[in-house]
Amino acid sequence: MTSLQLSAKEEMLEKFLDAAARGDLSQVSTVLSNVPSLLNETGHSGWTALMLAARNGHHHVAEKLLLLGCDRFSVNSSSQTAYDIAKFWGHRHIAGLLGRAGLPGVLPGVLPGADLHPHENYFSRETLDRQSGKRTDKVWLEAKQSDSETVYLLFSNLSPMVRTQQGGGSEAQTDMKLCRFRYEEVKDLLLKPSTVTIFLGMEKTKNPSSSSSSEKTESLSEPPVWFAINTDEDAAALLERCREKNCSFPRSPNRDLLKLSEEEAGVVAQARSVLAWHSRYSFCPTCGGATKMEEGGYKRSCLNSGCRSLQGVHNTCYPRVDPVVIMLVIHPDGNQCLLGRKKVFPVGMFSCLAGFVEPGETLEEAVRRETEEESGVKVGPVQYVSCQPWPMPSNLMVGCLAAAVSTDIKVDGNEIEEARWFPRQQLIDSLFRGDRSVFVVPPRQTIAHQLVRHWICMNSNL
Ligand SMILES: NC(=O)c1ccc[n+]([C@@H]2O[C@H](COP(=O)([O-])OP(=O)(O)OC[C@H]3O[C@@H](n4cnc5c(N)ncnc54)[C@H](O)[C@@H]3O)[C@@H](O)[C@H]2O)c1
Ligand SMILES: [Mg+2]
Ligand SMILES: [Mg+2]
Ligand SMILES: [Mg+2]
Ligand SMILES: [Zn+2]
Repeated sequence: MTSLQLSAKEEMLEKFLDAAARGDLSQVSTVLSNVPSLLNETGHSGWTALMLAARNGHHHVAEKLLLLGCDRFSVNSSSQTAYDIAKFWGHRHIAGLLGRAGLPGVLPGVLPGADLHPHENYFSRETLDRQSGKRTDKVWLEAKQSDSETVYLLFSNLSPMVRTQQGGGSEAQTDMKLCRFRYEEVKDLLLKPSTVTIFLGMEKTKNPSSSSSSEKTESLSEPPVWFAINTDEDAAALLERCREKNCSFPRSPNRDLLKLSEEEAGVVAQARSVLAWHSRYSFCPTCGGATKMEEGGYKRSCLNSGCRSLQGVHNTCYPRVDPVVIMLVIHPDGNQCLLGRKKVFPVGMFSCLAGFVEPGETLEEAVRRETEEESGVKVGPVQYVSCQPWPMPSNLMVGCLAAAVSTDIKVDGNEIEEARWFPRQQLIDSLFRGDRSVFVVPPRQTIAHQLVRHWICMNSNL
């Protein structure tokens, strides 16, 4: 290319970028139809046309550029995407456009997992109204157990019965749904002493009942309630009870339960944790005596009348939850974060560091202690982001951002085999461009993934 041709192209590029910055859609379209290669080019400023349209709030130009397949993930010299820029300048309609889960024919959105609400994590959706006040109402609970509208979920070895379906789309995308049973189909199981039955709650009403209905019809039309039962019956025989095909009890909850919808995952988080508690606390932790289940499955009381656990309130009588801090540690330069690898992780996977909160410790202290134990990095300020129930068996993952005050890495070599600082751009490539060449982060259903995504989408450089 001669210098004359080069400068002609450069001139064309500046004209094109100027049109995008001014919101001149017709000029943008004309230039691109003549020289399509300009679509993702950057000018003197290091900004693409999409970034300039995002900066100046030109929605129609941004939309056109996206439809033509421009790269929405490229970054300027401050590592800002067009999405960051639109968000910073308050052009929410453009940020929404750039964050959307995909326009026809273009790349997936900058925010994968857009089916989750902001700050909501997988396993955290409250699909049912827990109706905890009803747990002590034995008469009501018994009546609901035999109600023909009641929904039962069946668990074997703490795994729910599910139906798997091959998704309609490309590749083997599986769609997993909980198998739902009626009273008549499980009433024999309910009578067995080894069966554990938990009251999960009542379906939430979509439309609050209309004022015209009388009190009587309102109580008759109460939404269905749900129970979960765990049984030690033979799993193959249990599967035969189901009217549907392709049913199973998934063997690997850590992996398989992530295929449920957000709604069903929320119910499973509740059911599995409570059932797991019963399976581990069959005897009284205070005296070792036999216990009985009460309050719809939310309490176990010792049958030994002399037991100390019957005097006052004892946490051993109620389902346990173990808090775990999980943190994305940010480098003092603000542009890198610390991820580590456990030996058991699949090849190439790196994730946030995490650890159990110890007795007498604040969340902030747990973040500092676990980070230093596992990576040698010292942490200063800690900020809470969001949390996630993790029913394997009953953790509450408390997600935080943590600011590092030192940078040297020295892994413990026991729990964590490798830890590294990853530049923001590498995370963008891995998460949003599907580049698996350097490393992969855990799937979107994990809070580790959501913390990384949260940090990427923050205007960390503005
Ligand atoms: N959802 C996610 O994104 C995500 C990510 C990472 C970890 N997790 C979960 O968090 C849990 C804790 O993380 P970690 O393994 O890094 O913790 P960790 O760093 O504290 O180390 C785990 C070890 O701590 C000990 N320990 C202390 N208290 C414990 C308790 N209450 N229960 C069990 N073990 C206890 C055990 O020896 C265990 O092997 C994991 O088991 C995992 O299930 C979830
Ligand atoms: Mg850990
Ligand atoms: Mg640890
Ligand atoms: Mg620990
Ligand atoms: Zn006891």
